[in-house]
Amino acid sequence: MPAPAIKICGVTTPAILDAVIAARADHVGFVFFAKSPRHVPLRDAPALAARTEGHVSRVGLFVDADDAMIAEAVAAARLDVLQLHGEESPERAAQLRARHGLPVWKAVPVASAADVARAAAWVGAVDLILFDAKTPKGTLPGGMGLAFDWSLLAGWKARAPWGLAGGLNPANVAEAVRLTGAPLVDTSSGVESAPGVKDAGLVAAFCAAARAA
Ligand SMILES: O=C(O)c1ccccc1NCC(=O)[C@H](O)[C@H](O)COP(=O)(O)O
Repeated sequence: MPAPAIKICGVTTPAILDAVIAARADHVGFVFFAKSPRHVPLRDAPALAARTEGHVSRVGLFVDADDAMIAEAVAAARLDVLQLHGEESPERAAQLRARHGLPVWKAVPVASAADVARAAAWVGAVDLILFDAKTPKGTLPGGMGLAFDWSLLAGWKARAPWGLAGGLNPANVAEAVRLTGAPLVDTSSGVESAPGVKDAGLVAAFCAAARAA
């Protein structure tokens, strides 16, 4: 089985971006959602984007954002991918893909087999389906360090490119890849010392563990 692609989400500082690049991650996630402790203000995005050139793809994460917000972030961060993490519909995803000419990824919250089955609605509308843990009502829709029961993915017939997120960290990512065969793994709080504070050592350990799976 080839090593999974790796996405480190919620990067906000040049120092951690450099650590992500040094660890040879494939994708870096910039969160454009003001309620997140990992929110990247638009004014910070150009400098972060400039550091990534030729090293790692830039994924912009949005939660039910409007057209203007997404367009500003695409320009400021020179995004390569749009990741939708809210209640967006397949039609909205397809519209954004056409408007920006960028791949669109959709996070699908999972707590049951029915949630995994619902991912079928996204096949064709998006370029990658990211299975993530369903979070409690009233909390952030992601980045909570919660894992779901990975055995639920046994029913997923991989009819579209997909990835695994939710509670992944250096200690469990290898097992997660072995059990699910995930072609992409995504982490945020699993490589942090506190909410929103990434740790370069944990980023390196996560990437090494994912590749060794
Ligand atoms: O990271 C956030 O703060 C965030 C806020 C709102 C929506 C999504 C968010 N993160 C999404 C991610 O891509 C995370 O990597 C994914 O949910 C996994 O998070 P974690 O369980 O903390 O590894």
